[in-house]
Amino acid sequence: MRNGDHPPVLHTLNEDPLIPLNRIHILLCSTAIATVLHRRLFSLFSSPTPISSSLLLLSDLLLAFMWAVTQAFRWRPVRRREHLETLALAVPDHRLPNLDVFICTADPYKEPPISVSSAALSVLAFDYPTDKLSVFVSDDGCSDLTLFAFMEAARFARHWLPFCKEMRVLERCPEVFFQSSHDPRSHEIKLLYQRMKEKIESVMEKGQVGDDLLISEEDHAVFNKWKSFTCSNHPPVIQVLLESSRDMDIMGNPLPNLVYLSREKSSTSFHHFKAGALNALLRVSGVMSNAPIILTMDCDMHCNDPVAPRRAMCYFLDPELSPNLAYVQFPQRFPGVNKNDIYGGEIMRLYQINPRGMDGLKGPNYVGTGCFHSRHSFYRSPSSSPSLLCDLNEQTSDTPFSSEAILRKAHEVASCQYENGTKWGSTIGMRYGSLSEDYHTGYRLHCEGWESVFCDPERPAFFCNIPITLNDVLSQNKRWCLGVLEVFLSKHSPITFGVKKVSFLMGLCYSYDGFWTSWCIPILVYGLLPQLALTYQIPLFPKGSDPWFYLHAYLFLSAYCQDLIDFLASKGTFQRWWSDQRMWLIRGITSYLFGGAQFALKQIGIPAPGFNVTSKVMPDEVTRRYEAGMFEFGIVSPFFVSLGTVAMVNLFSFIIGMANAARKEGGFDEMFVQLFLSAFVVVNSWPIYEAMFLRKDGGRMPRRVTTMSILLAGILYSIAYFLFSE
Ligand SMILES: O=c1ccn([C@@H]2O[C@H](COP(=O)(O)OP(=O)(O)O[C@H]3O[C@H](CO)[C@@H](O)[C@H](O)[C@H]3O)[C@@H](O)[C@H]2O)c(=O)[nH]1
Ligand SMILES: [Mn+2]
Repeated sequence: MRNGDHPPVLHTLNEDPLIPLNRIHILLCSTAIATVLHRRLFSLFSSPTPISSSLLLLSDLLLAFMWAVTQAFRWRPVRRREHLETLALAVPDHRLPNLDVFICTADPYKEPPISVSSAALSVLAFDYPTDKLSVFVSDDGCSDLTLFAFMEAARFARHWLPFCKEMRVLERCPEVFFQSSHDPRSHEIKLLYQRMKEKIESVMEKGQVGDDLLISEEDHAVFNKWKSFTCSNHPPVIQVLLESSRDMDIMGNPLPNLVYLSREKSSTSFHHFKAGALNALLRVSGVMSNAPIILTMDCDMHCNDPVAPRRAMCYFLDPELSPNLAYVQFPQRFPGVNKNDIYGGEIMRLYQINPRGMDGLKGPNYVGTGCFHSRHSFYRSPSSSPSLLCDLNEQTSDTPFSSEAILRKAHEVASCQYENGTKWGSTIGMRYGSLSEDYHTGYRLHCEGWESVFCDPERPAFFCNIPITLNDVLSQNKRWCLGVLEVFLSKHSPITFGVKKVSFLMGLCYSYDGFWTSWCIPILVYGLLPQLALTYQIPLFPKGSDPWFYLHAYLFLSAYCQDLIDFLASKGTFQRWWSDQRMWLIRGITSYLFGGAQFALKQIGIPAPGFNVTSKVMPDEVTRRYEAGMFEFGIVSPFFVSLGTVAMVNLFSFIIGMANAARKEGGFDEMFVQLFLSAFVVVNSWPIYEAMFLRKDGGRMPRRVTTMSILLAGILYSIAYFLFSE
């Protein structure tokens, strides 16, 4: 770095122009909310239907709480820009810090090795000095098929890296590049790629690596060992596939390091899922390359911009920011969502809108992938850390990775027993104790005084896959919901501990994510209670002509409009916003409800399922339906029964309510809010009715689910009869 009074400006920050408006809105809205709550509370005592009034009060309190914590995200949203030209002038390539990349995979059948190795190739081909780059792959499935795919990828890298450099390729994930490139100059390398792909796919089909495919004695020895392994019981496996000091590409330039790791597993010790895998990677890489900067990636994503690491360095190399900087988070982007993003797969709020809000405070939460970390942050608090900047030029040892001493040490730290009696998972490394290890770890780092940065360049840096069936989406969301609740209800809860330890507003932000499950109560209550009451002609809200009505209308409209504005400001479309709000309702009565229930069961000793890896492969038929924008049901799932029941209740109530209102003078006015609510749910439930009664394809709602939903709806009407018949 240049010495002088003015350090080079590597990045800049702008506050969101909407901030003043947001703050005025906070003032107006909180007054309206307080008034509604006050009225609800005082009418409770004179209410003819005390049970429903209490349920509505509880829902409104929860809605008010969630609304209040959300304002923390709106307090100071910012946008940052990196200045790569300045970086290039200020820091020559040979002074860039070393970089370790971690890629996790867990199951060759759910995560096809060809796409996992393609993801790895996209980072091996980073525009970054190759001798400073090491890629470590963790295979929790301990699959010889995955290892084989990586051996092939290592061979292909010798051609791919110089090709990308020479042709200045921007899309460096070969799988994606060859789908779109028709440049005749890429013909030859495309053939090489296809040959590799066929080899890997044939191995997958056979389910084993045939002897004829192995070239050297050494390879034979490696795969022979495998015969006695199972994925839950095996010793550590570490294979150095590329070594920078030894392996050259076809042009004679050094290649990056590439290491395969499958940490030891034993049925007698708990492995902590992805968090455990990342901690093993932290230690093994610590023994080998020990780079000061680490990029964590899932195997279902790839890099779309080769200069992404340089962007992250704009922050890590800023002397003012760097002492407290734990990580630089890039957003996850999902090019595979269908036109209207029917399952809200972009999760705009989680991945784009909210991180910008946190970035103006102490920094975004960690989302598990596409994130550059400082290695120090996993071991110490910022006050006890040596400056990263002094560390960057310190060369790590030159001992080759494959030397006996290094490999021995690496095997030792990848064993099951290694963490026993240490602070791994509590104050060192990825934090254990939550299925959402990313949320938990980022939060705890913030508690220790670390900060983070949100880096969201024009060209998306990382592209990720998304689940494309409704059941997969909801299961994934249920896992997240359970994971964050484990943190929210722990002794380190953001609402009690975080608000003091990090900052008041940051504590609120983390509480919003941590308490997702609470949405299930207002969504269930507002999705059922007014509708059931409507059938029995019991009014629960002010009449349409009552001035109080306007207060409710204002709150509803302003919440929805503000959400829409946030969405459009992040380059979303109206239709995608509609899908997003519908998914929020759907999650409320499925993922959040079941996640919360599972947490409760866990407290009384009934174990919850672990980290169920999302499948990244789907039958063609399912993919086709997804692309056509059709909801995928097809299986008997408790989620669908819950959805079906609410959809049925709303349909019946709307029809009966309309008939009643038409018969009675002033009927519409009296029941306006309840009629509107059921109409709103009916419109949102359209894909469910379609799947129940109109569709014939494999993705339609199974008969059994429809029958159960109608039965349950009947039971609810009977309960409501007693509730409302005084
Ligand atoms: O025992 C396990 C389970 C999973 N994984 C890996 O973890 C990653 C994420 O798994 P996935 O099934 O794709 O889950 P998602 O719900 O899509 O992941 C999101 O949510 C996780 C937390 O629940 C975060 O860790 C991820 O970064 C985030 O993308 C994948 O690379 C897996 O291979 C392991 O390494 N070991
Ligand atoms: Mn994933």
